Amino acid sequence: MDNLIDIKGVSHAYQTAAGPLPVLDGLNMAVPEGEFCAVVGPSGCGKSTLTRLVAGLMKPDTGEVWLHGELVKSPRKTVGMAFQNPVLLEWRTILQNVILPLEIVAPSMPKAQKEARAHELLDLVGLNGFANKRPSELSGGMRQRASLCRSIVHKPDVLIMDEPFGALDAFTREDLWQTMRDLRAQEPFTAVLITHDLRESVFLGDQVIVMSGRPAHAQYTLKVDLPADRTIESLYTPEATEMLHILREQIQIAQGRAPEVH
Ligand SMILES: Nc1ncnc2c1ncn2[C@@H]1O[C@H](COP(=O)(O)OP(=O)(O)OP(=O)(O)O)[C@@H](O)[C@H]1O
Repeated sequence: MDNLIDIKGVSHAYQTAAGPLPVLDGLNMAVPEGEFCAVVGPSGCGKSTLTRLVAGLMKPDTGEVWLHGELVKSPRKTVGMAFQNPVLLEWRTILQNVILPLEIVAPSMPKAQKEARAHELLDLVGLNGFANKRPSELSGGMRQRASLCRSIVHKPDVLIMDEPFGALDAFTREDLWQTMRDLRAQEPFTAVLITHDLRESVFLGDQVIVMSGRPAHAQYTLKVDLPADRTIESLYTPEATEMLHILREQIQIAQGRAPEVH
């Protein structure tokens, strides 16, 4: 399988008033086409910086970021992004919000076709019937579902998500994990998910990369050997429990703490 994302020896430091702040140091990471890569790591280790590099929103000091065989040098239209705060536009309906990326990426597409595409996705995430509502009329979980539709409506090469479920309560979050699993089955895409939730990383990831403390490199890669149609119950199997133990141990190492013995 070809790698859709290839990050090769990336190092980066931010210039701050107190001097350079090295954030990434020799980061290597590869995500094959169609794979879901979850990234976990200590707070402030550079996970969001990594998403900006993949989206072409900034360039690394050294090293290379490749996307679909092309060196990333500027912002990419073929990247979909979803964040913790969905930022839907209140003066637009949910349908009009979902269509937004198509207006930018495919301005000549007929309006009816854009709307049909948005309806298709809203159906998939269980939001049919809410297409003509305003964002404020929806719950937080529903807004995040709409935001997911918006981030993949233009069939991006890669979907980058930075803590998209972080603000949701635990049960809504589990619902969204399942929505994401079902979306992937219908609409295969390559994804990078930044998360602080180890269960989320195991439920959604094909691989989980643990970043070290700052300046960060890829400290550990876990292949998630669970079936693609995994359920929340899959997280309670001995295999998943073992994976969660390993990840927890790796996070403790990344935080510079001695791992607890299990
Ligand atoms: N534009 C910037 N200028 C200066 N420093 C920055 C900038 N962006 C981020 N930083 C710093 O770089 C470090 C890494 O930030 P980043 O947001 O990538 O980490 P993170 O792993 O996503 O953090 P968290 O887990 O807390 O969300 C932090 O110390 C942050 O304060």
